Amino acid sequence: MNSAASILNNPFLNKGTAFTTAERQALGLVGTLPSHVQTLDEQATQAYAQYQSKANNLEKRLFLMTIFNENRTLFFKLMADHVVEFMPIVYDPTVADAIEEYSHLFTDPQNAAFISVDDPDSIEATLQNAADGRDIRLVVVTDAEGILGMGDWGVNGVDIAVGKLMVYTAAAGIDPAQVLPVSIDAGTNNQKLLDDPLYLGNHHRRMAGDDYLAIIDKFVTAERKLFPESLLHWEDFGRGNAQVILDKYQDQFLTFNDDIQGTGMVVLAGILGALNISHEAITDQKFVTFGAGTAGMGIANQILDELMRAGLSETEARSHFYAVDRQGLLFTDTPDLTAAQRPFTRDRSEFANADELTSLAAVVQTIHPTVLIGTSTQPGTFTEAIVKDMAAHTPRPIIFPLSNPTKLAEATAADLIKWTDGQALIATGIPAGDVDYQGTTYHIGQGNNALMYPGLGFGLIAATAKVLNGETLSAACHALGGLVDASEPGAAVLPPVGQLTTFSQKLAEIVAQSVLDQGLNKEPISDAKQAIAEMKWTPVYPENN
Ligand SMILES: NC(=O)c1ccc[n+]([C@@H]2O[C@H](COP(=O)([O-])OP(=O)(O)OC[C@H]3O[C@@H](n4cnc5c(N)ncnc54)[C@H](O)[C@@H]3O)[C@@H](O)[C@H]2O)c1
Ligand SMILES: O=C(O)C[C@H](O)C(=O)O
Ligand SMILES: [Mn+2]
Repeated sequence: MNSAASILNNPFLNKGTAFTTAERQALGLVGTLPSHVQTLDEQATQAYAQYQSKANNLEKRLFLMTIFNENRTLFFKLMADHVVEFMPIVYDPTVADAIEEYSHLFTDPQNAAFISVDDPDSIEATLQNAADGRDIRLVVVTDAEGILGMGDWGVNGVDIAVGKLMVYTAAAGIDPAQVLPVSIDAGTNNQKLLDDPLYLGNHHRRMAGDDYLAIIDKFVTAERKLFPESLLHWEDFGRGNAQVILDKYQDQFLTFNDDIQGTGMVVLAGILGALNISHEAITDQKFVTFGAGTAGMGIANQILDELMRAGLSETEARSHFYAVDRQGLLFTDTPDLTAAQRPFTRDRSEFANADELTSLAAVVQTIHPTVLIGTSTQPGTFTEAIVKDMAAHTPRPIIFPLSNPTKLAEATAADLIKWTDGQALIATGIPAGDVDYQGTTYHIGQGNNALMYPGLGFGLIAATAKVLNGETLSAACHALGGLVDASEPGAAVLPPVGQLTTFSQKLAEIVAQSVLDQGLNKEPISDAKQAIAEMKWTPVYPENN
């Protein structure tokens, strides 16, 4: 039998003051808690009052994390009751502050697995120890080379894996005991961390190249061996590794890159939502992706897939894209192109002024895009002049400044509404409040992969999918359609975070059905909805431990 301490210190078992008198007797907890027994609702009310007394968002987050560390059920009960309020606290943008301060604020490893490249022989033991016998179905792994748009944060980046998993549970209902956050500490090139004696990661520069990929392979082998039923989710890897890793493994087992595929999905869903409002066709759009990195090219590929499904040839579909990075518009002869950028380059001969297309302003002026996506990490780059120029050539410009966190956004929703006289169809990476402009209230969709990956992942896991393919991704992108009343003035292009659980459920069902329709399920499953319902976890205490 467990000792009292091992129960009270186990966040997957602990109920704190909600252990009933009978449970206290049965579990050897008599006298280890104050005598009054509380309900989960009472605990949640008390905790929420404390939460509200905290001075700022980081303090609020730290308070919620103590509850997370002690009692997962109570944490997710609170999250279920206050999802709109808590999302920006446990996830983007406050998670960014927590990552920057991680080593200084550290109090608890949060049941994550900490893999060190300096100890490759311990990878399997690391995963096994962190899982501690739990039936892991979902792993979020980061090496933190590209945390949001903030660059390299070494072991501190583990918080993004923890945060993504919180959203999975809150949105879709994966059992928090079935998830595992993983940090691969490959070192860091962040000099500030290397110079900081309190930094908790390896104090050396990042391992790269074949040695690094061999460690990744070792991790993958151990992960598949220990958790063969799991979905392996990659988060915030560097531009040079993210696509390489996805390409290597995506046909072998159930795996997903959130920055490439999750972002591609939410942007396509947002564009479909915008076109629903403007009544335009996707095949008539011209797309400028500003910041042609992991997310930017993931987005381009997901839209390309959609254009081809709409009947365009690949060549014709590619002609709708203009990829812009530091160098300006990317041409076939631009130096230092990435493998993902190359197929989206343009020929210089297409433009009389090709040599001048070195800035976003020049590209917008020449091309007259109808869709402008920002994944550049460069704040304020969607300037008033650029946005007005775009709006002068298209009635309903679709503009998604997606760089996170808040301080890196290419523009604010309020400015975009003002500069386009209310015509822009907008989604932002971080949550944005309503914008009141000339008598209309504009709701702003959150163009964040958090709208998509929980439902997608849960559907894949519940359906026991062998792999994730383009067919399922496409089905998921269309799943959010019809949730927003497009005829309402100021309608958002994506459904609100307040409906996260509802649309994650719908998304999961559509994804699971797509898996079954393609015969990609490992286990015999006949009813997608039932499989989802059976797997779904809700934050209530089980009657007995
Ligand atoms: N909202 C979302 O769901 C979501 C999802 C993924 C990424 N993002 C955000 O997108 C941004 C990029 O993330 P990523 O993973 O693609 O990073 P990345 O490093 O792979 O890509 C960033 C790209 O921007 C380019 N860039 C840098 N400075 C530039 C400049 N001055 N002009 C043009 N391009 C420039 C870089 O060269 C690089 O190609 C981050 O801020 C991240 O938070 C948002
Ligand atoms: O983490 C987020 O908020 C979204 C995205 O995955 C990012 O890297 O910015
Ligand atoms: Mn990310």
